[in-house]
Amino acid sequence: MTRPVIVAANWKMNGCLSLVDEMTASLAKVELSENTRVIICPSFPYLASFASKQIDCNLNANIALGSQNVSEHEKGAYTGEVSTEMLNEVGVKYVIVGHSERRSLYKETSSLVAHKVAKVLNAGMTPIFCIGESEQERETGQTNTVLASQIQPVIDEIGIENFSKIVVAYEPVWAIGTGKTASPELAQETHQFIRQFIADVDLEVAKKVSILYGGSVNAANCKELFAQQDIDGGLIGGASLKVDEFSHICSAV
Ligand SMILES: O=C(CO)COP(=O)(O)O
Repeated sequence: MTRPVIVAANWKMNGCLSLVDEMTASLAKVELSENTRVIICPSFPYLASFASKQIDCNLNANIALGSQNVSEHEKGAYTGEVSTEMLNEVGVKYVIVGHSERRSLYKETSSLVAHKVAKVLNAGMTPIFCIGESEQERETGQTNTVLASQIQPVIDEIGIENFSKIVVAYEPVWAIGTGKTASPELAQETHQFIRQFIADVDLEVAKKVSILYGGSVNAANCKELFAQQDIDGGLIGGASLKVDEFSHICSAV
């Protein structure tokens, strides 16, 4: 089973209009291999600009727009929130759901995250569903239990038959923004656990689902990480804000 290589950029609360211009201009020149998919997730105010630049720069159809979050509600009196319908309208195809920063800083629970995953799927977009353990959880041997407790509510909410329609992003919290990347061997071992956990429910779904690694991915380490059997690309923070480095990652994998 050949799964695509997905390179997703999570700009977090960084970037500006000129970064949208520079990134789209640079991506327009990048030679992507046929099997590569690129997803750029800027902050809400830049989504529409990115979408119009996609057209102006005639970007490769394998470069898509993503959002970093979405409301679990349909519409109405939810000041400051953004709905799936609004994201759809501006051309968003992917939505990051349950990033560890949303879970820890904004107290998003695994059940809320599962609800959002379903909402995104029902709206015809692809959730990038994030999971990961803290440093303390890894050190005390709880990694697999934590990951299972994050994945199971999503299986329960959407049904295993829909699980291959989502993208999973494994991001160990201790590797995010710290420069402490998981070694390729450790990342592979954890990805293998995630795929096996899904395979125990449905082998075919497990073979199809894309599982990305995130946490201090950069131009120097991406190739070795993405070459691992169960690693299907990356969710990239800091390095995705550097136009040359990010473009290099997209063309190198
Ligand atoms: O959180 C991340 C992507 O969602 C990873 O961030 P860094 O690549 O900056 O470690």
